[in-house]
Amino acid sequence: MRVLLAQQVACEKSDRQLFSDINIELHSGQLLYVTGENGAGKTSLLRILVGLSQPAAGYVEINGHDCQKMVHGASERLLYFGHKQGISQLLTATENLRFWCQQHAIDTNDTAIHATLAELGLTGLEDIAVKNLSAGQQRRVALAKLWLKTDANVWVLDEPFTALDVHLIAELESKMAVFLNAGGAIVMTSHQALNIDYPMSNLHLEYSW
Ligand SMILES: Nc1ncnc2c1ncn2[C@@H]1O[C@H](COP(=O)(O)OP(=O)(O)OP(=O)(O)O)[C@@H](O)[C@H]1O
Repeated sequence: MRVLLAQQVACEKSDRQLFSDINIELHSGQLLYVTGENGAGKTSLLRILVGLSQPAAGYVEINGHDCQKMVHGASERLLYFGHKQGISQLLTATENLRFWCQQHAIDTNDTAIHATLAELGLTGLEDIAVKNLSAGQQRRVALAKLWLKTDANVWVLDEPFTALDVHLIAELESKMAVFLNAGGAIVMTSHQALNIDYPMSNLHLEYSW
């Protein structure tokens, strides 16, 4: 099943063309790894793919929905994990995830949220304002979304390993492998090599000025 289609996508920022004629067709169980040096346009591309930015040209759909017409860039079965974590600094981990689950119509409760936070090594930190957690711990709170949204069929992950320790990187890699083997599709970018035993395709963006 095709989950993502991008046709002749172009992006411009401040009169600079970052990329053009990007074509992607991603099916269930496929992994696309987007690479490129700083400023090449990886985040810009991912934001276009999930409908958070408009392309200068081209067309994108996820699960058959035109991404430019999706409310707040969200398709029901899409999970976007961006650079900015979408986590309020003032709320606790539990409050953040409770609110996020409500927004995404995820049927859960604090017990399940606490269990997920425990899986992510955050036992005892559930009810502390996120601003008082370390950078890696804050990242873990945001990553809990991947654990909680079990009905997603496509993950778009922008540098998911940033600030994570080696233990959690390995855990996330194995979570990704399980997701792919179950038919999920992933588009991701990272500056570090991905250590999973799974076939992937690569889209390399060249930095151009
Ligand atoms: N809103 C914006 N207005 C103007 N320029 C922007 C905007 N967003 C991004 N850019 C520029 O677009 C270019 C690509 O940025 P982008 O964040 O997509 O790169 P990236 O490949 O993800 O980089 P990195 O590896 O550093 O995360 C950069 O030169 C950046 O300055």
